[in-house]
Amino acid sequence: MVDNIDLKSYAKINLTLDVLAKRKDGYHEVEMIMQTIDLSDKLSFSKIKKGIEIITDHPDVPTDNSNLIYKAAKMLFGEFGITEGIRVNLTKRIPVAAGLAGGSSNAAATLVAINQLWGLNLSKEELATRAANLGADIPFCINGGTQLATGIGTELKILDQAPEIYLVLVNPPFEVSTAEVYGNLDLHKINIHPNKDKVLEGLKDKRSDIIIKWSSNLLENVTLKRYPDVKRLKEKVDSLTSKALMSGSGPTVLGFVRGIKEANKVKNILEQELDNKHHIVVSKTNNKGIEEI
Ligand SMILES: C[C@@](CO)(OP(=O)(O)O)[C@H](O)COP(=O)(O)OP(=O)(O)OC[C@H]1O[C@@H](n2ccc(N)nc2=O)[C@H](O)[C@@H]1O
Ligand SMILES: Nc1ncnc2c1ncn2[C@@H]1O[C@H](COP(=O)(O)OP(=O)(O)O)[C@@H](O)[C@H]1O
Repeated sequence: MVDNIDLKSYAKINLTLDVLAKRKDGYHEVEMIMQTIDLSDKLSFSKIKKGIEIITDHPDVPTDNSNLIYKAAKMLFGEFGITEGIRVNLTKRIPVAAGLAGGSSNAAATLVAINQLWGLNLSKEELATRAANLGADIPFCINGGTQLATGIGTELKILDQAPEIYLVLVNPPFEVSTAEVYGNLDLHKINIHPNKDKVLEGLKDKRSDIIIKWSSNLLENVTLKRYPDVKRLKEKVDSLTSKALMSGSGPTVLGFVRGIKEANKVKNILEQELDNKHHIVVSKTNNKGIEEI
């Protein structure tokens, strides 16, 4: 059995994000079409004698037991009585607390790595069941691609693969808490919900124009109101691209574009018009889950 493994974990966007109801436990029933994109973190895992050590190049990522990597490792070590340890070297490229599921995808990679390094022989479904105990977005990250997420986001159905769609991601220089956004959502005040069936049709017919036209995120109702900077950013990105959309609970805004040329052009304009604390990345949809490098 090998002692080291290097994995890539991909960011996600929400092509649609609908919230149907608030549950008694404070969580919300959602309906989301989730999509991985070509923006990834690199994680190098190695067995060590004991402990869970996290090393990262990103100053905002905690390296203690609040890191989702730590939580994922601790959970599997406990369940399977593993007494050795693990060192994880995280190269962070996915913006943090951005609505792009960076931490969730790192946790998914950790489950995959430990399964492989210690020969636990868990199937992807068995890993996803365990992932749901750590965070709502983590099960999706295991298989990635295009999936419909229901329940609190952990019940998944693999959908027709999205066509290649280019986008420009703009992450402003502040974080938005997912719990705060859900906590400030008043469903009684919302009467327009995303039409996921139209996006499903677009996926079936590989029509990126239809997918883009009907893409929609209900949480914009909360985040754009509470953070006027995100509203202004969305308007700016919208004026330069086919359409702008917020990812997850925000604050990242993405603009759909027709191809790599237009993407780079829009990126250049935004780099000139926004201050350099904004993180601007050209990306595209992909069909990748956790992947060995
Ligand atoms: C909004 C979404 C859309 O993909 O993503 P992000 O913006 O975080 O990337 C997800 O629903 C977020 O998933 P994730 O960030 O994994 O959520 P968790 O860690 O499980 O929960 C953080 C907090 O968000 C709230 N929460 C989360 C999921 C859900 N279905 N209902 C909720 O009310 C709860 O208050 C919870 O305490
Ligand atoms: N491995 C990790 N990478 C990034 N953030 C992490 C990680 N583990 C825990 N966190 C914490 O989780 C929070 C949410 O991060 P992240 O998953 O990047 O965003 P989001 O939930 O918006 O998609 C951050 O505030 C960060 O401090």
